[in-house]
This record gives sequence, C-alpha cells and structure tokens, in this order.
Amino acid sequence: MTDTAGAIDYDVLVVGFGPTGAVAAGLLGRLGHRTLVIDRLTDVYDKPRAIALDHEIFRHFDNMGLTEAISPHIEPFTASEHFGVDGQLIRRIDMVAKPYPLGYTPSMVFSQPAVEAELRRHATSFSNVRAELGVELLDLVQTSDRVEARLKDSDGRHRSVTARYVLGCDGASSTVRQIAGLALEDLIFDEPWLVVDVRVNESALARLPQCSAQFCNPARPVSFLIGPKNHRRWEIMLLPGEDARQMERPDNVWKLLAPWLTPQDGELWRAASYRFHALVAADWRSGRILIAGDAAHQQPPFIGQGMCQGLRDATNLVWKLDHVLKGVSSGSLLDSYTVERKQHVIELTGKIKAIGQSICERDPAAARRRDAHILAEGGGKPLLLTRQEIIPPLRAGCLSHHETPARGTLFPQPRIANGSTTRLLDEVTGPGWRVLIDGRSNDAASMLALRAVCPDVSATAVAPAGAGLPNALEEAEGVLANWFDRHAVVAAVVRPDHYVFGTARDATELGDLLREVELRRRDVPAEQDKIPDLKMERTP
Ligand SMILES: O=C(O)CCc1cccc(O)c1
Repeated sequence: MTDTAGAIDYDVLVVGFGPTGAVAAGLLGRLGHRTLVIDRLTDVYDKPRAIALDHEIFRHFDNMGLTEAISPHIEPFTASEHFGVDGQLIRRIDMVAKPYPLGYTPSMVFSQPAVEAELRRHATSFSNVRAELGVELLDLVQTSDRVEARLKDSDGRHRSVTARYVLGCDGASSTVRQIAGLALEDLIFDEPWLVVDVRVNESALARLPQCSAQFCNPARPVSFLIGPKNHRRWEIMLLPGEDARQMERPDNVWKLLAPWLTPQDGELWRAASYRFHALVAADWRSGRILIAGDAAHQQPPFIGQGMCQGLRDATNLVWKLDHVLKGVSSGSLLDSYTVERKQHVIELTGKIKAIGQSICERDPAAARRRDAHILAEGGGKPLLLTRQEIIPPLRAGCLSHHETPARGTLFPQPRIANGSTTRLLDEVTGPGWRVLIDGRSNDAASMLALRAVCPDVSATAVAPAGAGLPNALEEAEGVLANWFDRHAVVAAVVRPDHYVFGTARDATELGDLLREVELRRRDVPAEQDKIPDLKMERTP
C-alpha cells in the first residue's frame, strides 16, 4: 500500500467483511491488488443468517483452496417436500442426479459463522490485503482517478484513505449505496416472518422430519430446514396483528415450535423477525463506486439463494475490476456488471417470489386451488423439481454477440482421470479465461492451435476416458462429452467466473469467438448494456 500525499492509497476499498466482502477481498488479494477491507464490527457475527449454498459457490471456494478448511462445516442439503392444505405432498425439490455437473453436491447447507471465519482468514492471508475492523465509513468523495474514503476508527479518530475503486458489500442498509445515491427498486414482495434456529438435542433429532419441508398451511405457513449437524431452522410466517418483537421472545418461540419440539429438546440459537422483501438497486455502479450482495439486492429466502447471489456478484465483478486495474479493459466493462447481475437477480427473484407467494397463500380456497394446480403440473402426482433448474443464465453483458448454445450458462466441471484417481478440471486449467475443446472433434488440433489468437486464454481438449486421443485430457464420467453433444458444439469459451462467453461448432466459429473475446473484454458496446425486459412471474 503506498502513501501518497499523506493518505494511504489502495486499488480497492471493500466496505463490509461478510461473505461477499470477504470473497471479493480474497479474490482481489490472489490477483495481486492492494486491497483494504473494513467493517464496522470487530468480529464475525456469531449467528447463522445464510444456511444454504450451491455448487457454483462451492466451486469458487474450491478454486480459492478452501475445501479442506470449510468442509467440516458443510453438508448436503436434503430434499425439500412441500405440503398442501390437507398435509398432502404437492411438490418435491431435490438435487440433480449424479454425475454432478460441477463436480460437487449441487445444494449444501453450512454453518455461516465458521465458514465466514475461514473466508476472512483466507482474505487476510494475502500480504496485499489489509483488514481493519471496528472502522466506520463516513463519506466517499470521487475524483477523476480515485475515491477518497473518510473513515472513523473505534476510538473516534477520523482519517482518510484513497482507492481506485470502492466496493460496498455493507449489507441491506448499505452506507456505500446511500452515499453513492444508488436507489433501490421495489420488486414487490413484503411479508413478515420469524426465523428460528435451534441446536437440537441428539435425542430429539429422530422425531423431526428427515427432509426439509414447506408446510403451505394457510393458517400459518412454515418452512423447516435441516442444517448441518444438529442445526434445524424454522421460518414461521407472522400473522396480521402479531407484534414482531413480541414473537421473538423465547416463550412465544417455543409455543410456535410446540408441534415439533419442547424447550427440553434443544437450545434456541437465534430468533429474529424479518420482513421478507424483494428489492434491487436500479444501478450497481456510480463511477468508481460499486455495490454487491445485500447492498445491491434483497430477496425472500425460499430457495436459499441469498448468500449465493451476493457471491455471484463478487465473482462476476472481481475479474472485471482486475482487467480494468491491469489496463486490459476500459471502464465500460464495469457497466456489464450491473447489466449481467441485475438481470439475473430480477429473473431469479421472480422465480423465488412465485414460490414464496404460493407458500405464503393465506386464503384456504386459493390455497386449495394452488395445490390442485401444482399437482396438475406434476401430472396428478407431486411435482418434482431440481433446485438447479430454477437458476437462470446470464442473458446480456460481456457475452458473445451471437446467441450460441449454452451462452451465459455455467460451464460444467468434469472429473479428469489422474492415474488411479481423478481431479477436477479447474485444478488443471485454473479459473482464468479458457477454451475447452471436444477432443473427439476432427477439428480439435486446429482449434488448439487457435490459442495464438488470445495468448492469455488457455486451450485444453477433453475426451471421454479410453478414447486414447493425443493432446486430450481424459474425463472420467462423460460429463463434458454429454454437454458438448447436448448443445451440438465442439468448443466453449469460458470466463473467469465459469460462465460461458460463447460456443462454437467448428474451428472457424471458434476463431471468430476468440477475436470477439479480445474486442468485448476491451470495451463492452453500449447496445450490450441493455437489460432485457423481464416479466415478473405470477403466483401459480
Ligand atoms: O431449496 C430448498 O428446498 C429450500 C431452501 C431454503 C433455504 C433457506 C431458507 C429457505 O426458506 C429455503
């Protein structure tokens, strides 16, 4: 960190050291950027707010080298069963079947305080990342090439630092968002709920449901979630006339939990009332100031995507900031951050709202119609869904201009044969810009030779095990061969956040795609900056 004219100067100031800020700081640290991360509080919050994460996020944690440290605090998510007015099963949400597309269990539950502590440890393991805790942001002033941040230390002392960019990961009431004047748009969902976390005694665990559940009972909708170890969560809708603060009191909480537990069955870890709402910032950038996580969007929790969405923001933004800071790209690449992530948030929030509205139905007649509708969708049986099919692709931004198959989706991660064991593809290629080539294609050799078009884009061919093809890695489970076949393509250009920039059917198309990467990374044209007009989904 350099000292210019009395002020300490950084590449990036990250405000907020929760999961989004910690991941952003860790990624910036690995890329060599001088990063300051501050937080108002001095410690990790010791209660679980987020409980769910998915394979996309775990892949980033794995890329960061965190698998061993965080695995003790993570378990597979059970299926989730949704019950209708008469207690009948109407919908079941489960994981996709093996082989898993990204190489990991697709949905997981985790213990937030323990994982957050590891994320912080990782970020501060880089000598170019500095964390200052108990520090409050007072103001931000933008100049042509810097932002000056006025800070207040825990002893009341005021001081300033400067940074080339500021990233606000400072939560729903974000000071950064307010200072930058970034307004929130209302996506229209507002329901009062009580979230209760219990550490259940061993002797009581077997009496509880063995699947997560949504009790879509119009008298009082309740979600039940199976967390790691003995952590169980109930999300309980508050009814008109119930006072949120009163309902958080332990005596009232135990009354609400009476169908499942008595106070002798466990320890109340947290009882917090929230308004579940849906909001998105109109713009996520003002000059050199950007926002991410709850500062940029809030959504109801019904499919457990809150933290995942924040970490998608961080992983989307950091490679773009890296390109801009290193002079590979113009600042316009940063506009694609709002375009890509806002569209994704709006579309996913629409789906979460639709699920939430069906869970929250309070009118018994409407709830019966809902049950009949969902069962009809399942062909007279409980509707089966996977959590992953609910997550939309990116549709605009720094993507190929051509709507090639699988553009904007997450690129899979096959297991690569490695002697008598396997390793995951990212371990071989790293998470930078890369071309993956179908080793079975007649064009494989000429496509590999195209790496000269973009010297910083790696090129790797992959073929099914036993194919015996020269210059191709062998995958163990056919995940990538199936993916190429399904999309009828022979190559994919993949971004550092694992989203597919575009795909090609032959070497000529791949050459064009790589030339497009060079252009788009440098400058994302304004017409790509339009957010597609998305309709919010309605209650079924
Ligand atoms: O995916 C599911 O089955 C439910 C996920 C979930 C996670 C956290 C809160 C919540 O209400 C639902």
